Amino acid sequence: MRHYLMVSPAYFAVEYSINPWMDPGKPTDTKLAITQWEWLRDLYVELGHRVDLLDPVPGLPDMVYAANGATVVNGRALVARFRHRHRRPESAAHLKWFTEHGYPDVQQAKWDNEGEGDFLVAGSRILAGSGFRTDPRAHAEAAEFFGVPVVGLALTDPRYYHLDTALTVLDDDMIMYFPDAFTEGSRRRLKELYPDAVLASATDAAAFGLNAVSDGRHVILPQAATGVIAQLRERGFEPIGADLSELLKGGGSVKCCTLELLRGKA
Ligand SMILES: NC(=[NH2+])NCCC[C@H](N)C(=O)O
Repeated sequence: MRHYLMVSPAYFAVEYSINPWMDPGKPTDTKLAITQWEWLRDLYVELGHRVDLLDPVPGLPDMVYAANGATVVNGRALVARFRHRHRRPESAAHLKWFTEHGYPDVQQAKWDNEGEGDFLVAGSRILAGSGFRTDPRAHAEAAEFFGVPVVGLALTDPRYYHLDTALTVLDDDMIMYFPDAFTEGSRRRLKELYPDAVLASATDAAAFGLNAVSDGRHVILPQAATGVIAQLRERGFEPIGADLSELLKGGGSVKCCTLELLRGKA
């Protein structure tokens, strides 16, 4: 069973632009966003996982991307510090939630880090992105707070501004990623650590195919990412296609909406 935290898109809209996918001139449909998000929430429950909810806050339209609010490893919660002022107030809501829900070790981060947007737990290590949102100094802060080795990975393409838009952890030892989103040094590192990784095409990456959630068996990802869906099936995973078209307008999909609190055997 996995344990996730989600935030309803009740106040979702694209009111500013802090990534290349966001166009405030394009209309959004909050009702449809809610329907699509409820489908994802219900799917997790059907798969046997637990979903907790954090109340959305009016005036914080990006709060639906719950993954960015914190990173949780072994019950310790490091609350994000957002790069852009528009999202900074989300931290207070996460800090309050973790404190009220009995997490004994909750810390507000000192350096900019956007939670599980850039910190992805992979077995006994954390893969950590930088380049657009998370300050590389936050990597050392996380290593110290969690007592877990952190592997820094540098992102280069503004469309893939968070690690979770370019890389998915499939299980403790397996990942999938889009190599072109990384610097050459980081690509080399990934190849060394994961020689058998699933590699995504530019088309799948642009469909947000790497913004996926895996419970070790099922992989929930945008249905348009047909290339990786086929590869995952060949590897014995069970891909489940999602339609979160409204949330794509804010530059996020499945993983962005899902903050993982506890990893257990699926
Ligand atoms: N985990 C993610 N990649 N979340 C997506 C965040 C989207 C949000 N509009 C932002 O730019 O911050």
